[in-house]
Amino acid sequence: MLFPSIILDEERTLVMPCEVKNRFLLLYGSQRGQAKSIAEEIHDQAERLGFVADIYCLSQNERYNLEKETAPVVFIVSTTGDGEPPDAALSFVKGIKKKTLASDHFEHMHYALLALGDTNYPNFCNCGKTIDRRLQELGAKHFYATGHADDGVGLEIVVDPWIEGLWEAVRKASEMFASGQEKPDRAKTDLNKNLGNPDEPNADKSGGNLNVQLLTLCDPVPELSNAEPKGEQAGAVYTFLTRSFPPLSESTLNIPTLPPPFIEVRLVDTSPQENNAPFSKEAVFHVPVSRAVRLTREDAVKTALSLELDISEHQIDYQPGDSFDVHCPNSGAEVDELLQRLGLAHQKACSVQLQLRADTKKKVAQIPSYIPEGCSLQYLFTWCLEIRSVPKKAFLRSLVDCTSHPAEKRRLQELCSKQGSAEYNCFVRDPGLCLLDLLRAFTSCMPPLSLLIEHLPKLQPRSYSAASSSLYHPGKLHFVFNIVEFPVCAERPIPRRGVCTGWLADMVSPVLQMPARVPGPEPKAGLVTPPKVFVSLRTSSAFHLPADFNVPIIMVGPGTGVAPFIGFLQYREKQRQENKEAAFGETWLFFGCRHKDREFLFREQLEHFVANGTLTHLKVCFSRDASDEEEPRPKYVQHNLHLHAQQVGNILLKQNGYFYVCGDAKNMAKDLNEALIEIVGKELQVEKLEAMKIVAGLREEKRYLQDIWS
Ligand SMILES: Cc1cc2nc3c(=O)[nH]c(=O)nc-3n(C[C@H](O)[C@H](O)[C@H](O)COP(=O)(O)O)c2cc1C
Repeated sequence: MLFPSIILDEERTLVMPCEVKNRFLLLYGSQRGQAKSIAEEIHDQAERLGFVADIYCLSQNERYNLEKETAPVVFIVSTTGDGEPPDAALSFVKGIKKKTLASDHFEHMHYALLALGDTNYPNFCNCGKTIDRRLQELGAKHFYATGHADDGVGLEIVVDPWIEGLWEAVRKASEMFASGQEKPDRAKTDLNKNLGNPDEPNADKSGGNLNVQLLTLCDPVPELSNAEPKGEQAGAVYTFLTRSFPPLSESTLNIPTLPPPFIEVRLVDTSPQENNAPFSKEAVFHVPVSRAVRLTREDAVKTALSLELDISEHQIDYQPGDSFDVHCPNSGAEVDELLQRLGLAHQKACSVQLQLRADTKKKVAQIPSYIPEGCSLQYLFTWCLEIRSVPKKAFLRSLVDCTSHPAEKRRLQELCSKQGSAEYNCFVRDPGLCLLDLLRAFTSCMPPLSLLIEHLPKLQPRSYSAASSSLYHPGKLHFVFNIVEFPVCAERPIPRRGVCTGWLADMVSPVLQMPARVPGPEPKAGLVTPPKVFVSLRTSSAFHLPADFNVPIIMVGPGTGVAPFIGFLQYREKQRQENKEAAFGETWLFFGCRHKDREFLFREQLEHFVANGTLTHLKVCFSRDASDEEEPRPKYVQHNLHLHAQQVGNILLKQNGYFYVCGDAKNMAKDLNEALIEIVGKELQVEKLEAMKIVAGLREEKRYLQDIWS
C-alpha cells in the first residue's frame, strides 16, 4: 500500500488525503487532564492524517479488549501522588500486575507508550514505566519508542516530536501486523530501523523519512515586526511578551493547525438557580473555620497560617497522614475583570447553555462534565474553569484568530510556533501567565466565550495535609499553608496570590489570631460569623504511622512540611497515654526554616512533645541565621541528616524503621533523596548504584514515604 504524499494546499497547510484508514487503539490515563488532552490531540491529528483512532480512558475497559486487540495500541499515561497511577488507571495497572497472567499474555500486542511525569518528583513517570515494564514481561512489543515527557521543563519538548514520529510508526505497524502477514519479531526488527527514540538526542524524531507536520507555515511580516500595538500597556510594560524581535521576527514560522472548535454557547437571560458552591461528584462538606492563627512573625519572608476546621457536624473520619481537598473559587476581582474584558459583564447572571457544534471536525468532542447545566456565566468562571492555568500553545494558536492587530497576531503566532518555543517558555510558561495576563497585554485579542470553555481546564481543588489527629482534637481538622505570592515580573506587572491560599487568607483575615509571641489585635470573638470552606477527604494508602509502636520513625518536614508530623505526634502522644506498658520506638523529627525567631512553626508544641517523651529527637536548622564560624551549624535538613548519618542508617537498615518526607519536591525532596543514598552508601560501605537500589527497596517496602508537592 502506498502512503499518500503530502500536499501543500492553498493556505500553505500541509494536509494528507484521507484514503488510508489505519486503525489504532488509543488509551489514556490522566489525573488532571494533560494526558487526556494529548490523547485527544493525537486523535484529532489521526483523523486529519487518515488514521482511525479509537480513543478511550483506561477505566472504560468495557469499551476495549486488549486480549483480542490486533491493531497497534497507543498509551498516554501520567503519574500522580508518589509515583502512583492516575485514579482512572488504577484498576488497569492492578489488572496487568496479576501474577497469574502468563508470560505470553500480550504476545499479540504491539504498542507505543507516552509517559507524562515531572522530574521534580523522585518517581519520574513511574506509572508509564510500570505499565511499559509489565507489558514487556507479558510479551507485548513496542512498535515505537517510549517517550518520557517532563512537566518540570515542558511536556512539549518530548511530546511534540513523539507525536510527529508516531504516524509513520503506526502506519508501518498496522500494515505489518493487521494483515497478519508478518511475524511480530521480524516486524519488530524492521520497524526498529525506522523508529525515532525521543529519549535519544540524535534519534530521527520524525520516525522515518516521512516528515508529517500538522503545521501551518507563516511567513515573516517584516514591516510589522516592531510595530506597536495600540494598547498603551502592551507597548510599555509587556515589551518582551508582546513585541517581536529578530531572529524570530524574521523567521518563517511553523504554527500548529487551528484546533477545531466544538462548543456552541448561548447565554439565556433567564435567572439561573444561583448557587455558590463547587460542582463536584465527590462528597464535599461545607465546614466552618473555628480558628485561624498566623504562625510566622510579620518580618518572615513567607506567611504561614494554621486553620482549624470544625468537622463535628459531619462524618469525616481521617487519620494523621491523610490529606484533604479545599474546593476554592477563583478570585471575584479576576472573574469580574475577565468578564469586563470579554464584554460579558452585563450578562454575568445569564444562564450558560452549551451544546456541541453540529459541524465540528473534532471527533471526540464532549461538553465538559464539570460545568453544570444552565449555570450562570459568573458561576462558570468562579467555580468551573481554571482561569489561572498557563495557556497552552494550542490555545495561543486559537487566540491568533481572535486578534485584530497585525503585530499582536504575529507575536501570538510566534509564541505558539515551533521556532518560538524558547520564547513561549521564557515569557509565558516560566512566569506562569494566565489568560487574563495575555488579554491585558494583547489588547486587540477578543476571544469568544466558547473558545475559553474549550481551552480552560477544570478548576482543581487544592490538596493539604491534615496537621492534627482527631484523637487529640475531636471534631476538628487542622491544616497549615504558606500564602503563595507571585511577585511582579516583566510579563506580569500586577502581583497576585495563589488562588486558594490567597482566598483563604482574605477570608480568615477578620478572625486571624497573631502568634503568641507577637503582640497584635485579637479578633473580636463572637462578633464575626465564622467563614466556611468546602472540603473533601483524600485518604492516603501508605503515609501513616507504622501499626507497630516499637518501630522507630524518622520524619523530615521543613517549613509547612512539618504539618502531617504534628498530626503523627499528637496521635503518638495519645497512643502512649493509652498504652502505658507498651514499648515505643524512637521518633526523630528534622525541621528547618530560614530564621529561628520568625518562622519556627509549632515550636511550643514540638517542645511539648520533646518534654513528654513523644518526640525523642528534634533536630532543627535555620538556613539564614548567622552561623558560629568556629562551629558551623547545618543549614538545611539534608545537612542535619548527614550529621546524624549513623543513627539514620541504623534505624533504616538495622531496625526496619520508617522514613517520612513532607515538603517541596523541587529542591528539598531531591536533595534529601541524594543525602539518603550517600548515607546508605557510607553506612553499608557500598557503591552509589548499590545504595540507590537499597533506597529504591525502602520505597517498595513502603518504609520510605513521601508527601511532596511542586
Ligand atoms: C499531586 C501530583 C503528584 C505528582 N506525582 C508525580 C510523580 O510521582 N512522578 C512523576 O513523574 N510526576 C508526578 N506528577 C507530575 C504529573 O505526572 C505531570 O504533571 C503530568 O503532566 C500530569 O498529567 P495529567 O494532567 O494527565 O495527570 C505529579 C503531579 C501532581 C499534581
